[in-house]
Amino acid sequence: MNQVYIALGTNIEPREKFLEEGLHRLQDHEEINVMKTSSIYQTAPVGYTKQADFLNMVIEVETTCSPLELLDYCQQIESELGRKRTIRFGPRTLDLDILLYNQENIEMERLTIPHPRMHERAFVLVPLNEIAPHVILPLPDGEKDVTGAVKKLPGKDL
Ligand SMILES: Nc1nc2nc(S)n(CCO)c2c(=O)[nH]1
Repeated sequence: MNQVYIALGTNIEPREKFLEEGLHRLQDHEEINVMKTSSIYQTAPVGYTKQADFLNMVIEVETTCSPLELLDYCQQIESELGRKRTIRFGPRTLDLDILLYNQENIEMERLTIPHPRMHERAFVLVPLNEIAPHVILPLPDGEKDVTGAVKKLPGKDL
């Protein structure tokens, strides 16, 4: 069994519905069990800033999927929920980013784990720390600290 952390992000309405649907589709996979879910955070866009605020969260799953099988399924969910890759870093219905896969370092053409930008993204680190404060990230050499305003979205968790 593999322990995997996945970041979810959306900034196209209905944002909470896209998060919920992405979670449900992951849980519906017979080889994926959603074990923990963070709170939902409203976050200012980082990188391409001329777009709506995001809702972000991080989940822990247990899975027998390989990294690439999991990536394929995440991309299938993104596509089914209408992900259009028009503007790179632009608005999206739902992003599913694999952050960590056990404690493995994975370097493939389609997949790098730990996620190469996670250490500079407060919208990832804050929800990840909420559900997995024990996780230690290998910082790339010479990297600086995190960026981005993050505030917890009040109300129900998913
Ligand atoms: N706050 C915030 N900014 C972002 N910029 C990009 S690109 N993304 C998409 C990351 O996969 C986000 C995001 O999810 N949240």
